[in-house]
Amino acid sequence: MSSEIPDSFRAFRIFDDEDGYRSEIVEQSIDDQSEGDVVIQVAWSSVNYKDALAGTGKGKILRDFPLNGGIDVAGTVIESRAADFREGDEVLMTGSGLSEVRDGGYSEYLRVPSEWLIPRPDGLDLYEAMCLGTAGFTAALGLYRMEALGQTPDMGPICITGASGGVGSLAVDIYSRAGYEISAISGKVDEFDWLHELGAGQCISRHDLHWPETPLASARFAGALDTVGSDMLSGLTRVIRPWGNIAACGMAAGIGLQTTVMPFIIRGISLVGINSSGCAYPLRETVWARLAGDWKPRHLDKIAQEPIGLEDLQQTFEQLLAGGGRGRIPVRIGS
Ligand SMILES: CCC(=O)SCCNC(=O)CCNC(=O)[C@H](O)C(C)(C)COP(=O)(O)OP(=O)(O)OC[C@H]1O[C@@H](n2cnc3c(N)ncnc32)[C@H](O)[C@@H]1OP(=O)(O)O
Ligand SMILES: NC(=O)c1ccc[n+]([C@@H]2O[C@H](COP(=O)([O-])OP(=O)(O)OC[C@H]3O[C@@H](n4cnc5c(N)ncnc54)[C@H](O)[C@@H]3O)[C@@H](O)[C@H]2O)c1
Repeated sequence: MSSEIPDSFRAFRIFDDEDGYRSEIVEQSIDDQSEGDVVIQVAWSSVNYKDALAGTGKGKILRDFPLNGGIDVAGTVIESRAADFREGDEVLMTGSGLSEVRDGGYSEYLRVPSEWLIPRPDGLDLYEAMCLGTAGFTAALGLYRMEALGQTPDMGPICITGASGGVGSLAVDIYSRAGYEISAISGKVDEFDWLHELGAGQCISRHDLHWPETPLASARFAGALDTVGSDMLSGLTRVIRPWGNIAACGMAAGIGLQTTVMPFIIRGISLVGINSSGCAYPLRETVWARLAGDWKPRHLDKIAQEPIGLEDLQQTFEQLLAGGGRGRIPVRIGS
C-alpha cells in the first residue's frame, strides 16, 4: 500500500440532477468527498441489495447528491486526525450513513468520520470482513436480538427466508454454527444442495408455500429471519411457535405487512426490527466480535462469488434486483 493520497483517484458516483438519476465512474480528489477525520485506502467493498437500489435509483436510499455508492468499506488508514486511529490501522465500516448521507465505499480512497469506524477484529481479514459486510452484520444482529428475547436452539427450527441471497445464505451458515436447526426458504430449487452444504437441515420451495389466511395456523417454526417481507412476513407471523421471535430485516418482495394481534397475544411471539445501518456503536462492536469469533461462518468460500470491480457494478445491480443474487459479491477496490 502506498502512503500518500493521490491528487486523483477512481470512484463510483451517484448523481441526481438536471441530467437525471445516474451513476458513473469518475475521477475525484479527497476534497470532493464528505467530511471526516480519517482517510482510508480502500481494499474491499461489497454489493448489497441496498447498493443496487441506490445505484439504479429504484429505492430512495441517498438523501444527499451526488455521493459515492457503497454501504460497506474495508481498508487501511492512510491519514488520521482521530486519537483512536493511526496510519496503518486496518478498519471497516458498514452502513453508518455510507451512500446515504455521506460518500460510500466504492472509491479507491475514502474520508470518513472515525466515530463509525470499527478496528478490524482479530479473526477476520479485510476480504472476509467484506464477504460479510452489511449482509453478515444484519444476519448476526438478527440472531443477537432474537437471543436477547430468549431464543434458544432447543426451542426448535429457525426459518430463514430469501435463503439464497447475501443475508439469507450467511444466516444459514451463522445460525447453524450457533446450534440452530435451519429451515431455508428459497425460490431457487437449484440452490438447495448448496444451502444444505451451508447448514440448512430442510429446504422449502417458496413456490410450494401456501400461507393460511387465518390469524393463527399450525405452528411450525420456533423463530425466523425474514429478508423478504410482504406475504412472506405476514404468513410467518401465523406459524411461529409460542414465545418465538421473528427478526424482520428485508423487503425484497415488498413493504406490506398483513397480520393480526393474535400471534402476539395468544402465542406471545415477538417481531423484532433489524436496522443494520443505524445500529449503535457498542452493539456494532459486539456483533463484529461475534462474527470474527464463535459466529464466523464456516463456508465463506462457498458463499462469496468471484470479486468484481467498479466497472461491473451496474450490471450486477440489475441482476440482484431481478432476484438473481446468490451469496455475496465482494468488490475489489485496491490493486
Ligand atoms: C441495509 C439494507 C437496508 O437498510 S434495506 C432498507 C433500504 N431503505 C429503503 O429502501 C428506504 C427508502 N426510503 C423510502 O422509501 C422513503 O424514505 C419512505 C420510507 C417510503 C418514506 O418516504 P416519504 O414518504 O417520501 O418521506 P421521506 O423520504 O421524506 O421520509 C419521511 C421521514 O422519514 C425519515 N427517513 C427516511 N428515510 C430514512 C432513513 N433511511 N433513515 C432515517 N430516517 C429516514 C426522513 O428523514 C423523514 O423524517 P424527517 O421529516 O426528516 O424527520
Ligand atoms: N434491515 C437491514 O438492516 C438490512 C440489511 C441488509 C439487507 N436488508 C434487506 O434484506 C433483503 C436482502 O438483502 P440482500 O443484500 O441479502 O439481497 P440479495 O439480493 O442478496 O438477496 C435477496 C433474496 O431475496 C430473494 N427474493 C427476491 N425477490 C423476491 C420475492 N419477490 N419473493 C421472495 N424472495 C425474493 C432473492 O432470490 C434472494 O435470495 C433486502 O430487502 C435488503 O434491503 C436489510
